[in-house]
Amino acid sequence: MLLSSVPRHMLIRCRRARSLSPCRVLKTSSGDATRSQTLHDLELNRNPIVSTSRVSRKGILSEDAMPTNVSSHMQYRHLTARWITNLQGRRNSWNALAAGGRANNYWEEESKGGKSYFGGTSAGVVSAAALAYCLKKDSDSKGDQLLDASRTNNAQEVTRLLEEGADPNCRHRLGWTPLMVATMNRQHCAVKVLLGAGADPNLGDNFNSVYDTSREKGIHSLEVLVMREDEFNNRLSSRASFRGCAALHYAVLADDLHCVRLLLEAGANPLQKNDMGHKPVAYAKEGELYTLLKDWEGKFQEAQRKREAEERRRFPLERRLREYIIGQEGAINTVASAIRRKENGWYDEEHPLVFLFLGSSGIGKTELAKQVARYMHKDVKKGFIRVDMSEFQEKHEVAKFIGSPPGYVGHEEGGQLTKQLKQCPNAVVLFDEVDKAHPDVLTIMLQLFDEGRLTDGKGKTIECKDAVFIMTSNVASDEIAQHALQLRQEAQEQSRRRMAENLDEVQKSDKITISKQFKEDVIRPILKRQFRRDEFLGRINEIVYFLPFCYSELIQLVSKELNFWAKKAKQRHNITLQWESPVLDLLAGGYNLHYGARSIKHEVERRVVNQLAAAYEQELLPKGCTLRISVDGGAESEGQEGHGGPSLRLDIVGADSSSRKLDIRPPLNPEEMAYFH
Ligand SMILES: Nc1ncnc2c1ncn2[C@@H]1O[C@H](COP(=O)(O)OP(=O)(O)OP(=O)(O)O)[C@@H](O)[C@H]1O
Repeated sequence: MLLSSVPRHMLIRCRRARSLSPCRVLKTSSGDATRSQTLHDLELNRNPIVSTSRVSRKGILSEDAMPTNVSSHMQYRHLTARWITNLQGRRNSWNALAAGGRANNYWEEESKGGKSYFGGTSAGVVSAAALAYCLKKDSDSKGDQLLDASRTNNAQEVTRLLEEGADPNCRHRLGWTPLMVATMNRQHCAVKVLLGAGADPNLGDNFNSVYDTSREKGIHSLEVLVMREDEFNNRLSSRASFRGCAALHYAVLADDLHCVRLLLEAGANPLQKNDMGHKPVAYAKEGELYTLLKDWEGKFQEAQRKREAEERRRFPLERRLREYIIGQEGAINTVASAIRRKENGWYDEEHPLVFLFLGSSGIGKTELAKQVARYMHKDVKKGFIRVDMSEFQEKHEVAKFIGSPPGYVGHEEGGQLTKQLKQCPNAVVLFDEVDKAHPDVLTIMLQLFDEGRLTDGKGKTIECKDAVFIMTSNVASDEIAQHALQLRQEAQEQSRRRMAENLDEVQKSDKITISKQFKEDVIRPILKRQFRRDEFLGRINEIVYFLPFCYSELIQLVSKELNFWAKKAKQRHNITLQWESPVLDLLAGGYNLHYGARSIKHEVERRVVNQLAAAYEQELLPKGCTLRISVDGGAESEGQEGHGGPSLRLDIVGADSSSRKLDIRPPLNPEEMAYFH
């Protein structure tokens, strides 16, 4: 009955011809397999991208997008029941809304006066509104209105909404932005207004394929499909993934030269790849649009190169690395100089860059490699490959490295290194504990360093001349440490004096350089013995020495660690943590040459964090309190830390600066955890 009061055009809209409208789904589920197959074929063919796109044929719309063992008939059949339940749910909420309206006398005729508040027409309007509400539950926010106006090229409405504070970069709940909608629908006026209001042309779509988005969001796939077709565009395939597509990808898919120009002029990046790894040009047909994109790619690359060079001048790599790495000045300078040579074209492009990082455990070898990768690949995960060479100690494990040849177990899996290098041939590759690798693995690495390419078990060659290879080893670490300690003895004395005077000067102190003679007379023979071949050592561009931390660096490491926990205390428990400088001294005393910075981390956890956790458990820490850590030399503190020497105590500091010592009850036996001592 209520349906009869819904205006006809609303119903038509709801039921308009769509591949998977409710009626159609119900029909296909009736068992007519031929018809559902036809629907499937239609689905593939009706999309213009199928016939025009250069890439989509191969990738986006490959048959893989749909599980081959499930026919569309079966799929729709499976969806039908859920669709009906969904529809029923919508009807119910619509009825409830209508009933609510009735209860409030919004459209009931007034029996007494014989007058109608709204009459039949009004009831129809409200019912229609209810239906629209049920179908587009979230459409009343400014963002949704903006998305809608962008799709329909209502520039006036777009302007009004933006002026009223709508975010030009807002997203539909399935992931796209107003600019993407406008470009895909060739709505030039809306595109101009949005770009003028600061819409970012380089944002990527969060929408995956219909089925994947449905899974991710927990929404019925038909609902996702309907939303994508209604609220984005109905010309795109439901099977293809669009994640990472920027407005420029959509403008190219829409074959809209004018819009492509608008976007490029507004700063759209023609080199930006979507999650399938395709740049916009990959979707362009040969012709003017293709040439335009190619031209802009060149221009953009040049501008990007200039920007990066400028950035490097302003904020050199050494400075960036020092933000994360304490000390290790020599290592930072050596690595940064080599990277600079590479970035500026002053290197042998036939060979990749190869480093050997030497030094004891926990002093920043891995950390430096990670930071180099982060610098070169801007946080991209694929840009850092880590291979633990202790997994390749046996001859037969070579196969794990590059993949087994045909006919051998694991041939299909591919090799650990080759698989990852294929994904990012210019990655920073860390070969951890290279001295543990079998000589046959070293032979493969030599080929890799020498030729800048690697052939995997399947016979496929990966060119990786642009990669950076970093090997780490603890070989000769004792000799390096002893030598450094010797050189440092005097400098340390000086540093201690400076520390007492001025903490700020810590960073500049204690610079020592490993002598050339030591490298030639001591280190080289050890390396030769270990790797047994001169040509392997000859292919290493730089041997980088990591030295044990000096006193001032230890103080910085302790500060860094305490700051880390202070931040956590604030974030998790709203507790402010303060400490006095003797605390740094005491904790730095926990340094163990064999464990490096890890021993400092452990010392802070053992002596500070354990106490904090116990105090918290015993409910001694009021919310929002300030805690001060200080050194307590008194014998009464022995019970807490059990050293007999100076220990750390925790005081609660009041608003009037008064303090009260926390009485943390045992059991707290740090000795049990003191495996570093
Ligand atoms: N120089 C340093 N500056 C700041 N943090 C450091 C430094 N050295 C080590 N660390 C920290 O100590 C931990 C271990 O460091 P890293 O993994 O770099 O050690 P490593 O030298 O590679 O040792 P290993 O040979 O045992 O792998 C990391 O959490 C790292 O952040």
